[in-house]
Amino acid sequence: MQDNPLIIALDFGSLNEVERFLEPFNKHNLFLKVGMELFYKEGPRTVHTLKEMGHRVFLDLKLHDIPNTVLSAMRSLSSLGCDLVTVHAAGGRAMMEAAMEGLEAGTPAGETRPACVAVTQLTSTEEARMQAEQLIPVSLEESVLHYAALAKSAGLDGVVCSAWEAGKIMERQGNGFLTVTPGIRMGTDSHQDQKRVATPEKAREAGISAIVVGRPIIRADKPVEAYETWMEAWKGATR
Ligand SMILES: O=C(O)c1cc(=O)[nH]c(=O)n1[C@@H]1O[C@H](COP(=O)(O)O)[C@@H](O)[C@H]1O
Repeated sequence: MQDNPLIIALDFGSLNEVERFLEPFNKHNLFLKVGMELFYKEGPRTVHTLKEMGHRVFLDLKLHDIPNTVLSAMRSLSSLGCDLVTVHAAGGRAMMEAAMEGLEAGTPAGETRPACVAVTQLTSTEEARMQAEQLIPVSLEESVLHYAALAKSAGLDGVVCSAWEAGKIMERQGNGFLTVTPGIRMGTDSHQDQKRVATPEKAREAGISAIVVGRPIIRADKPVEAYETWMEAWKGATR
């Protein structure tokens, strides 16, 4: 993730829709996120198709189960050839260690293990709700920082967080620890269900590893133009 990618969230219901969306992008090498909706419908062939087109793939299934189940699931996922996968940090240290063990075990010889990042607090969560519904008495920032430390201690490569917490995470866990941030919106975009939102410029200033953008690009009238505008805003003059 040295190149600070903008990852497009392919939140579509079928591979046909994805192929239609990608058609006009023929000049671009993209980093694409496959989430639950698409993977549950179309399965592993989604990853194979996108990899054959030359794109990088973030397979975002947010695993959260007992360690043994997560270990086996990650062994299966790492054999698909994706570049990045997710777990929920709330699954705990033993579960995250099991995820890493499964990923190592399932990566074919001579290939690179997918990077693994832990979701801290979803970007659709705000502090009052976290405290009331998850009975976490500390601030949201403290909860995110705690989960980031736990993920690092379990050997993960980074976390999913909002742009608001990313700076402090890197301060504590080092710049090599990945910060992947959804909830990115331009000034005039609707926030929809996102709560901890930042602009691409703020994300860049925070030194974030990668941003994830879905609806503002995939629902745009002209997706390629939208992507190029987003890339300009994200990369700025310095990257
Ligand atoms: O793991 C994720 O990617 C994720 C974590 C999180 O805290 N918030 C979040 O929005 N996401 C994903 O990032 C994407 C954001 O999409 P938009 O809100 O449409 O830009 C969706 O595919 C979400 O599943």
